[in-house]
Amino acid sequence: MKTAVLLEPETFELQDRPRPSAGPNDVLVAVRDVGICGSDVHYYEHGRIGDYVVENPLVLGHESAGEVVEVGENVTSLGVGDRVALEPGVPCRRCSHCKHGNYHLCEEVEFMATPPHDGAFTEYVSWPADFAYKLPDTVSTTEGALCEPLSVGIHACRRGDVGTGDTVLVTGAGPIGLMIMEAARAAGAGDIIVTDVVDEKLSFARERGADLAVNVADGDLESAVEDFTDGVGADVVVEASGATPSIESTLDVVRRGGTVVLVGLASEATVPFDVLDIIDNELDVRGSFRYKNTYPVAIDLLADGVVDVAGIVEFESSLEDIDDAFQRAREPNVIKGMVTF
Ligand SMILES: NC(=O)C1=CN([C@@H]2O[C@H](COP(=O)(O)OP(=O)(O)OC[C@H]3O[C@@H](n4cnc5c(N)ncnc54)[C@H](O)[C@@H]3O)[C@@H](O)[C@H]2O)C=CC1
Ligand SMILES: CC(=O)[C@H](N)C(=O)O
Repeated sequence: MKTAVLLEPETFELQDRPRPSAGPNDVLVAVRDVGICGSDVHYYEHGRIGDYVVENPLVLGHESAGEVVEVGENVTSLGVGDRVALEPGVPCRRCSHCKHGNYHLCEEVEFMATPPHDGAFTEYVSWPADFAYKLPDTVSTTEGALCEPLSVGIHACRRGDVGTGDTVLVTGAGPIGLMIMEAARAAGAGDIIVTDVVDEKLSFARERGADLAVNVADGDLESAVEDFTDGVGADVVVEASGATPSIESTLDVVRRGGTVVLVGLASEATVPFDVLDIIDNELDVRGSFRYKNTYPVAIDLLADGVVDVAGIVEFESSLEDIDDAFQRAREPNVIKGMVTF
C-alpha cells in the first residue's frame, strides 16, 4: 500500500508498505480523507514538537476517515462498507486516568502521527473498532476527518462551561479557533469575538459568523471588548493561537468571575500571568488537552447541520502530491488542506 513517510524534515518518501490486516478487535479502514494539521506541518518543518522528536521515519496525519474493508473476529459494531471517522488517540484503558474516565490524559496513549506512532497518510489503517465511529450517509468522510479538530473545539467549550447566551472570545482564527467558534455556537453562545493578526483570517471568521473580529496587531483588544460588552468583558475566553502576547491578554478581556481556557500550545514554557488578577477577579484558568467522548457528539452535530467544518478546507491534494500539499499548507493564509484518496 502507498504510504507517505517523513524521513527527515521537509522530506517525504512515497513507500510501498505491506497492507495490515484487522486484529481481532480492529477494523481495517481504506483511508479516504486526511486533514493536514498544524502539528503535521510543524513535524515536517522542524522534526519535533517540544519533547516529541521524530527519531525514525514517521507517517504523519491524524485527522482521518475512511471505509471499513475488513473486520476483526470480535467486532460486531461495524461491518464492511461502513464509513468511519477514526479517533486518533488510543489509550491503555487500564491506568488511573483511564479508569477515572479521563482517557485523553492516559500517559500510554498511542496517538497517530505523534512519534513514535504512525498516522494516516497511507492507504490502509488497522484501528480499534471502538475508536472508529460510523458516519451516517449525510456526513462525508471529509467531515469525518474534521471531527478531530472539531473535537478539540467541543472539548475546549466543555472545559469553559460555555452556556446559553455566553459571550465567547476566541483568540486565533486558525482551524482550531474556527472549530472552537463552531462548538461555542452549538453550545448556545451568544456573541462570539475573534482575534488574529492576519486580516484574511479575520474576514474568514466574520464570514463564518463572528460577531466581532479584532486584528490585535493594529487594534486595542481590551477597549474593543470593553465597548462590545458594555464594560463587562467576555464570559469565556478560549486561547487558540499559542502566541505569548495573546495568552497574556486573556486576563485583560475576561469578565470578573469568568473562565479562561488555554488551548494554544505556547512556544515558551512560561508565560507571565498576573496571579492577583486571577485571585481578585476569581477567574478560572483551565487547560484543555485534546478531547474525550467527543466523536459521537461531533458526528451528531454534523448530521444535524448544526456545525460547518468542510467550509474550512481550502484545497485538496492526492497522496502522490503530498510535498506540494505541505508547501501550500505552510503558507500563513491557508487554513486547511485535505489529502484525499
Ligand atoms: N490543546 C490541544 O489539545 C491542542 C492545541 N493545539 C494548538 O492550538 C493552537 C491553534 O492551532 P491551529 O489553529 O492549528 O494553529 P494555526 O497556527 O493555524 O492558528 C493560529 C492562529 O493564531 C493567529 N495568531 C498569531 N498570533 C496571534 C496573536 N497574538 N493573537 C491572536 N491570534 C494570533 C495566527 O495568525 C493563526 O491564524 C496551536 O498552538 C496548536 O498547537 C492544536 C490542537 C490541539
Ligand atoms: C497538538 C496538535 O496539534 C495535535 N493535534 C495533538 O493533539 O497532538
